[in-house]
Order: sequence, then C-alpha cells, then structure tokens
Amino acid sequence: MIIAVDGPAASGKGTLAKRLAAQYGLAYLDTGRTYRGVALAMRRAGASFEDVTAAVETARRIDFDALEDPEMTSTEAGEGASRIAVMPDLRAALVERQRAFAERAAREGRGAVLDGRDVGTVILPDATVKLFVTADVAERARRRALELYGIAHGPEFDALLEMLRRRDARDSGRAASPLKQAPDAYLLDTTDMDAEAAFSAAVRVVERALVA
Ligand SMILES: Nc1ncnc2c1ncn2[C@@H]1O[C@H](COP(=O)(O)OP(=O)(O)OP(=O)(O)O)[C@@H](O)[C@H]1O
Ligand SMILES: Nc1ccn([C@@H]2O[C@H](COP(=O)(O)O)[C@@H](O)[C@H]2O)c(=O)n1
Repeated sequence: MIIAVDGPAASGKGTLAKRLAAQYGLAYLDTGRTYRGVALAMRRAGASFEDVTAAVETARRIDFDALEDPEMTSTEAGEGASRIAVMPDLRAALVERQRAFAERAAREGRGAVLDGRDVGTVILPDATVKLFVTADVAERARRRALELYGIAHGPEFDALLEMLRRRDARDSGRAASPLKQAPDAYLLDTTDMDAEAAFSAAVRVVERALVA
C-alpha cells in the first residue's frame, strides 16, 4: 500500500503520516526534509539559492537516511527549502529519488507513506490512498507557535502567521508542481480536530480504500 499525504506547512501532515506508517508498518519519507536538507547543504557550502547546478548536484548526492539534523526543523531551513523548491530541475532530481524510495519499499513488500506538497499529484499519482491535510492558517500558526515557543500568542505567533501566509502563497503560486489537492485526494480539514481525531478520520479513509 502507498499513501500520499499532502498539505500546507504546519497542517499536521507529518504527524499524521508518521502515525499511519506505524499503524500499517510502512516505510516513511518526509519529502519536505529532502528540500530542507538540500537548502541547508547549499547554505553551508556558500551556494546561492538561485544556483540550479549546485541545487541539482546536492539533490543527487544528499543522504535520505541522514535528514535528522536539528537545524532541519528551523524556520530558516523551511524558508530556504521553499525558495529552492521553485526550480524545476531540482524538483526533477528529488522526485526521481523520492519515487525510488517508494518503489524500493513496495519491492520489499512493505509499502510506504510519503508526505509533502506534490506526493499525490506528481511523485506518486497512482498511490493507493491520497489525503490532503489542511487547517485554517491561524490554527496552523497557533500549533507551530506552541511547538516552537510553548505559547500561542504575541509577536512569535504574529511572525509565524506572516511566515505561513508567505509560504502558502509561494508554494501554491509557483509554476513547478504547485501545492494543490489531487482530484482523487480526500480532503481532511483538521482545524477543529485534535491529532487523535485526525488520525481516526485518516484510518477510516484508508480502511475504506483497502476494502474497495
Ligand atoms: N490535528 C492537530 N491538532 C493540533 N495540533 C496538531 C495536529 N496535528 C499536528 N499538530 C501539531 O501541529 C504542529 C505541526 O504539525 P506537523 O509538524 O505534523 O505539521 P507538518 O504539516 O508536517 O509541518 P511541515 O510542513 O512544517 O513539515 C506539531 O506541533 C504537531 O504536534
Ligand atoms: N514535496 C514537497 C515537499 C516540500 N516542498 C517545499 O519544501 C518546503 C518545506 O517543506 P515542509 O513540508 O518541511 O514544510 C515547503 O514549503 C515547500 O516549498 C515541496 O516543494 N515539495
């Protein structure tokens, strides 16, 4: 079984995808981390975020099993990832490897769950189940502020809200594989759901797909 989970930043898609992987014994890849990993490696090498050649070379050699650097979750890494993600050649290099990850898991009889922005539309258009996870932008900023600062108001919240709006606009507005719901994806709006309720709703969608 292959599950595609897409959605905007801080919508809870990673939390959900990890739980689905554990529930069904699937391999898991956070494709956002592959973009973040390339952005961090480029920054450390002093490369410009507009340098397509450096981006493609970095994407071809980056180790998908070593994307655990604590800096990876920083707002700066997310911003860098979103800036380089507009380059079609970089996307093509990463998509090839993201697809290979899912194909290897399928060959091993395990299946996979990938989360990101273009999993259901571009990387794995034939996925068994597609979920598009979203939530109101203010709720997403609240969740991220709680996660990063332990508070959900004040200047930190305002800055995160502004950052998420900018990121949504860039990710949805770019020409190359923009963030959008696949026509056959199930829309899961978690604005009024906690993580447990979102997981239960997703499991119901998966179970329905498995008996269909
Ligand atoms: N349904 C939910 N209700 C409340 N909080 C949630 C819910 N789902 C996830 N969270 C929390 O919201 C925050 C963002 O979730 P998560 O990191 O899974 O989002 P994401 O979409 O994967 O983010 P990113 O795009 O940055 O990778 C985390 O602190 C997570 O614990
Ligand atoms: N399939 C994907 C995944 C991510 N991106 C870009 O990377 C940024 C960071 O992703 P997170 O999921 O870690 O927030 C994101 O804003 C996208 O620009 C992508 O293009 N495609």
